[in-house]
Amino acid sequence: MSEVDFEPQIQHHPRIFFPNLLSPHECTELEFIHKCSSTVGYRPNVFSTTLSHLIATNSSQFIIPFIPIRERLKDKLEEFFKCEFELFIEFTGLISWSRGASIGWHSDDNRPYLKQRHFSVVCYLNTYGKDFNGGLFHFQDGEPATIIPAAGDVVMYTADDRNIHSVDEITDGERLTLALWFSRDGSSDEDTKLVSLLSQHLLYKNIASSLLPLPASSNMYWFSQDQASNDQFGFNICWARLHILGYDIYFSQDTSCDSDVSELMLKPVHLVRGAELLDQEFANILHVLQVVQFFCWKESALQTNMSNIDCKVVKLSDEQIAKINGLNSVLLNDVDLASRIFCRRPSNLEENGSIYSNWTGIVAAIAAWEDYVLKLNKQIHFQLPYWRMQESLYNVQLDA
Ligand SMILES: O=C(O)CCC(=O)C(=O)O
Ligand SMILES: [Fe+2]
Repeated sequence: MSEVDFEPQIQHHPRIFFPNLLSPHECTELEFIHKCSSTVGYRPNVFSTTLSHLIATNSSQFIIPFIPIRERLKDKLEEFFKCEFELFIEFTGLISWSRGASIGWHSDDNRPYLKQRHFSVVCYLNTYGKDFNGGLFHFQDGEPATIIPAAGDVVMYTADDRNIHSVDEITDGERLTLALWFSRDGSSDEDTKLVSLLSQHLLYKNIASSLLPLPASSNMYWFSQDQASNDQFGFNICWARLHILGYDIYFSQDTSCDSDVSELMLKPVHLVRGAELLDQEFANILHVLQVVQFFCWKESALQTNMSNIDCKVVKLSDEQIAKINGLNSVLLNDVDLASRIFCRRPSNLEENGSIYSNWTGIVAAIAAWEDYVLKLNKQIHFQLPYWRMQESLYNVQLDA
């Protein structure tokens, strides 16, 4: 689909479609952030990552990649709808829909508490037919009638009933979007709240001490088919994401299956694959998840130049394996459900059979992840004083 001139119908159905507004790198970077940060979402089989959640879990640096994208989207939206300098971002979030998720006909301002939403922007971060099936977007009236999600494409529309839309049920895979709502009302500006949260979280931290993520309360990561009923059958999202990629978790400290899950999530862990344990301690499950997802994101780049990487791997005892299985039976007690929700698609490297040592890749990823978060962290510490002055998140340009 190309950028089409919808001028004749613009009053009836004010909307615009932009192909390739986000680069492939931007899409995969946001996918990485979501896969190591998401919590259970607001609808069945939906997961979300909000900017305030990133701050609350000591991962504020992951806000940096959103900044230029938000600015570009706001510029395009204001230009197209001729409301330059009039809009505020009310919400920014990464949202993934797994098998079974769908939404019927609705407008995005259809509740009294959503009336401040004036414009919707949906950025597709992955692709129909490749990453998931189902999940087509339809407008009830007008053109384009259907949008087939493809990574990088963006649709913008007014949030009112001139743009009633729906999304078909996802039948397989994970459909990922970056969703934003914009408001004309300055009191709904999420930046004011985000700057205040960032100030509280970052003010007393130095750059190096704030690299490690801190998990939120464990119920935010507990997925069950019937979310409302506090179902015991389901899984912890972090455990499940690692398990789907072929990894398990081992607690070096004394822990039992009866331990409180929120406490467990704060404990140091080792990464396990099959009967092998990597002799490197991670601060907690979120830390290890960030490294493993970073490895998945950068897989091919990390495979080069790894011959001199030293990694110590230990063979697990039967007792240790039993301990891992015991915890899995609590935290991942519905493995089939986890596989249906986070189905894994083989990476290019595995398809080509060229992945020669998984552990060396992971060890390379530990150092590369640290460089990456340190770089983002420096940027956020540099920009925050400017953001505080403007009460707005923006790309601070250094004068030459
Ligand atoms: O993901 C999409 O394509 C649209 C989602 C949607 O309609 C909503 O969240 O209100
Ligand atoms: Fe919607």
